[in-house]
Amino acid sequence: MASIQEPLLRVEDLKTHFFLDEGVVRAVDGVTFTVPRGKTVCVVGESGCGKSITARSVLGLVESPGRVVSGHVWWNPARLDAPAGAGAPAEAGPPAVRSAVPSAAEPAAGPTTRRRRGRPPRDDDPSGGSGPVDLAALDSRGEDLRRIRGNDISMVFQEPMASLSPMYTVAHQLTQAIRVHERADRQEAFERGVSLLSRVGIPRPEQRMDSYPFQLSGGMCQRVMIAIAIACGPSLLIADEPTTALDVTTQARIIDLLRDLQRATGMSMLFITHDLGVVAEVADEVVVMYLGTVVEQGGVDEIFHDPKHPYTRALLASIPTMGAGARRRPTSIRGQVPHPLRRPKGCPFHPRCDSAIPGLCDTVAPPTVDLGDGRRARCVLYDPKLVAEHTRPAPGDRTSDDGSQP
Ligand SMILES: Nc1ncnc2c1ncn2[C@@H]1O[C@H](COP(=O)(O)OP(=O)(O)OP(=O)(O)O)[C@@H](O)[C@H]1O
Repeated sequence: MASIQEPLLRVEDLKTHFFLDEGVVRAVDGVTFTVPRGKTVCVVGESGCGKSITARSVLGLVESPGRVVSGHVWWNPARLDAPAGAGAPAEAGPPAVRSAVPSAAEPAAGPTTRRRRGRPPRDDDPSGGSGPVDLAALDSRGEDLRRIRGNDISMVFQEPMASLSPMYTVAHQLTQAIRVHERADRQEAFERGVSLLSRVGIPRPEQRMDSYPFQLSGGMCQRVMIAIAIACGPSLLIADEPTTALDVTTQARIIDLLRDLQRATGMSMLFITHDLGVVAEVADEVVVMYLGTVVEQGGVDEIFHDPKHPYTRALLASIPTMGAGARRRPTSIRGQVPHPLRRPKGCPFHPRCDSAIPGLCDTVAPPTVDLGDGRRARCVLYDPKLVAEHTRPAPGDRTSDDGSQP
């Protein structure tokens, strides 16, 4: 990912596990990526690879029996990296911000234990509320995280009908959201609600304010949800499959709307999707996930034109290409995503990988290799030393002149 851009959110070695009677599901297992200011990062992968749980972990919305077990979710991490004299605190390390990772002397927090707090942004905060905060260290039900959720980060979910209450009118739900964030009397909040509905492209917004969700189409409901999400003027909008439940034409309109809003407001987006067509439309940067891990990340053009990881290649090969010159038939990825409790040893993708090296990929956890220009791939193929070590004939092995094994 482009390191020169100012980061707004940095997810660092995040692990979120579900503790079931049958075993532990490592839904998110050491995920690291950055969302730069004003940019859209798409998290993509097949169903069950951990996209939604990553998004929910950022906002402390993971429900029991799941919990963030370690890692960081830095909000405004730039200040952590800023050189002395550039506004960074003088001490080394993440100052005034405490980690979510338990020290050796401190037992890991259990599901019901209150986790330690990072520094919340406050009105009297000298950084103006923009200092680094480890969201993963905040109490998920506490006021500090709620405040960041309400003011700085918003989320739009997959099912707009399910996200809106069927019991209340659009006006009620929208004005409530507005009045949580700003001091406004009923009339002011109503007017602001109308203007937000108009902004998200809802025709006759004043009339729509009186509608109940069941009187609106899926696309309209999603627009209302987006209006609620942007009511606080968030710096980051997390959109979890916001178009999956909609028909293709409505999907395209919602995508256009989100892009327009982003252009107009400068907000960042963390966009969760399994749809590579959507990724191509909205992403600046792409994070490809498989079984709870990031297998590849980089700029959208590089990922689409020069995919490095065999999983990314397989994902791209599985989508139909359009256009006059398109001759290639899409090929589906061989096999299925393994059951989360039966995770393959070594690289989790190796049973489905055409490039897997027997004896290596099925035994060794792949390293994440920095490929330059912000690109990373988690695959042994980019670690020639590791490949050479495992493919070198053992002493005593005899090889004939033509290179074949006896
Ligand atoms: N409440 C839960 N209890 C147990 N396991 C869960 C729970 N929620 C999610 N998981 C597991 O966590 C893993 C990641 O799920 P997640 O919803 O993040 O996948 P996803 O990539 O978003 O898939 P989809 O596109 O289908 O939503 C899956 O194996 C899932 O079964």
